Amino acid sequence: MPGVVDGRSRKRHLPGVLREDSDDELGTEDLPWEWIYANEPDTEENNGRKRKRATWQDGQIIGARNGNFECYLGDTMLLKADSSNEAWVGIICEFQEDEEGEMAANFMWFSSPNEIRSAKKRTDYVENELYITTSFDVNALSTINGKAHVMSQQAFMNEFPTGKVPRKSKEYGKVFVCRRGCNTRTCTYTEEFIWEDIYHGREDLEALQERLQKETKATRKKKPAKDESPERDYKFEADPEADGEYAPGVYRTPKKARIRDAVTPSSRHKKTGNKPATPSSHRRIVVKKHLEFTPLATRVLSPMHVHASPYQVARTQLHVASVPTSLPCRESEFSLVYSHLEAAITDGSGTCIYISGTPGTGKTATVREVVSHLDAAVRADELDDFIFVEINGMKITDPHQSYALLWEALKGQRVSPAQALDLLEREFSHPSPRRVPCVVLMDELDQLVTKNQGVMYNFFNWPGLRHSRLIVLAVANTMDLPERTLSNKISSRLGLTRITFPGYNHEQLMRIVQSRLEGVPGDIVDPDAIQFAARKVAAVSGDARRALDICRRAVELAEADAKVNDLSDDATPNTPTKTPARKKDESPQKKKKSSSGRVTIETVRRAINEATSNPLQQYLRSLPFASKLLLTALCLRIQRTGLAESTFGDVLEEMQRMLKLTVNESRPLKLLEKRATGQKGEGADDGTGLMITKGKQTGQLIRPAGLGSAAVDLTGAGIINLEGQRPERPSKMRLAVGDEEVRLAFRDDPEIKGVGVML
Ligand SMILES: Nc1ncnc2c1ncn2[C@@H]1O[C@H](COP(=O)(O)OP(=O)(O)OP(=O)(O)O)[C@@H](O)[C@H]1O
Repeated sequence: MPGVVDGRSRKRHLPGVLREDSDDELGTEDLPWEWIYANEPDTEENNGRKRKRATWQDGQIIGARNGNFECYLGDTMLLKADSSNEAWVGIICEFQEDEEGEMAANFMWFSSPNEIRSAKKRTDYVENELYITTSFDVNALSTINGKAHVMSQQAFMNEFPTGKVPRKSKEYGKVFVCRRGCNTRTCTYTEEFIWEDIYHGREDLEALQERLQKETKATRKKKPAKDESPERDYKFEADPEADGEYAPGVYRTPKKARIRDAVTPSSRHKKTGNKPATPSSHRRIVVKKHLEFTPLATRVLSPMHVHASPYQVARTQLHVASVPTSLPCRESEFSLVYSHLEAAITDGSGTCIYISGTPGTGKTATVREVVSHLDAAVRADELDDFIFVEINGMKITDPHQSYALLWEALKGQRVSPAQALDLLEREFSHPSPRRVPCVVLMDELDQLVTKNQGVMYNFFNWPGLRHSRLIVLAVANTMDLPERTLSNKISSRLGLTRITFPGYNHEQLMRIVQSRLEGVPGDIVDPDAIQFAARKVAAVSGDARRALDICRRAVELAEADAKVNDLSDDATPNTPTKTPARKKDESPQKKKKSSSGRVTIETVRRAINEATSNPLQQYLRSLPFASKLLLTALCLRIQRTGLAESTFGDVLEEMQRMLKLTVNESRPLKLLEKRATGQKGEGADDGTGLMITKGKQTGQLIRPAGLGSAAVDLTGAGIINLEGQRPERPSKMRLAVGDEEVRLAFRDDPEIKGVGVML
């Protein structure tokens, strides 16, 4: 049976106990199981039982037999785990057929202390100790490996005075101590009990369940306070020195992220009694433990921050790598993602949420914020525990590594991608006791899309499997990536929940930048300057990252001005004076001095110019027309498909579409023709390497030529990656620079503007 390790002769390892397999009980032959019914003719084996258990009704399945091995309702069994080295212990509560029609039983599980992930787990456990839990699961009888013997500590010590079961004993690996019950989701325990007093067999099952329910907490979920909102009154501060340290495929927040009290909480921010959720300082892959947070009490201001100038503080807070205090303009998206995740974690169900939006619209930031809040809820005992793992398509070289990363997050084991896939398939399609929900953030999903779309399909499909408890948050730039890559039929079957993040308008970008500047002393940034930057960015993209970058650069420029000022005039104060506060009698020269050192519209203009005149921008602008056309077509292709990788042939087709559209829409085709032909007549080359011929009958442009050499040149310059030495139609092709760089460079290019609909 899939999902069950069938190696009966293999040695297994119980948590804390190395044990031989139970071949002695089940034998080495693979005999079929058969039911034992209550009205079965008396046999030597069941006779006594039948008489003792008068409550059994005729025809009821009371046990199962495998050769000479028999087990009955209420018996405590050893089971084989499918993927790990552990064996499980559970009490048979009911016999039944499972979903696949296999003979199975519903087990009430024991849990070993090792399996309890919560920070609140007890530390006073003894060797071989198990807790009886409130978790049930149906498992096939073929997973039964023998019988377990559970007893009180006293009984155990009487039988094994050394406190250990001798290795040579037949009981080795089969004897356990139980003195408490535990709800493993809420990590709450019952009072200590004597096992022999509370459990003798099947007739005590109900009372045992009642005791567990009464004495442990079933769920942690509490309704969040009404005024709870994603905006809170605390700030995070990334240590710039710690920047840039990333593990492949896995996002890592800056190493020494710290928190400090908000300096000026905005009037909208109401203080709630709740402890703020904070992003992890080492949130890499969290393997069976809590996201790691620095406790509030130990969060300190860095000495750098205390002595920092207003410019330094502003630069740090505007940095895209710093975790913002709040996410203005994303309140509804936050609530949507939060409520979906919270519900899935509480119900123990799987779900897949597909989040799309253009770059810099706060998708990743919002998801991380939600996860931080959920983790805080876990720690405040309001939510059941969960595992979180982040897989970033940009940071793994092969999409199949996602499988290995997920498996590592679930089990803490490193295996190859192929092994991981196999293990995950088994894990999610079979019941298992005590599975903690796992939240997976799949960022930059388009990068993970392989040729056969297997990786994306699996991650979308697994949440729907009954036993997976997998919650996938897939983040991509295009809305219809699933439909494009998986077909409409499959993607509608998957039942994804979709959330779209719209681009920010200039007012929203202003609020975002302003919120990042909250608490910066010295009033060094003109509100007009922020508005100017926000308008410029919103006109092109609605990308918060770009707005923040421009404003940060403007602060750097103002800081440099202030330094020059300081050198030329020692009397100039370190913190620049606010422009309107100038004295009336100041000379024009003085006026100039006091405004330099302050971020004004002019400073922002300089920052924007710089951003558009870096060497890459200059290079892109100076490219021959053929190269520009090819890059434009590649960008359009990426934009349309949402996939980073295309083939040379795909890009040529995209160009055809683009040029036809230009003709149909009477775009400045004249200019294009003129540029292509140099007005020397049809089909002439103007020296750019591009030749455009007209279709004889239609008069439409159908065959741009000279693009092969453009592709080779662009590859040589590191602007694109192209498979193979020479471009063939199937050669794979992708951008090696950001598409926004290309967009920015060609935005005002009169020729490209005519053909590139995106620009
Ligand atoms: N509403 C917001 N408030 C404050 N900062 C924001 C907001 N939205 C985005 N940002 C900041 O903008 C930057 C980009 O955001 P983020 O990475 O979340 O965007 P994204 O939509 O995931 O982009 P991409 O698709 O390129 O990955 C980050 O520094 C983030 O903190």
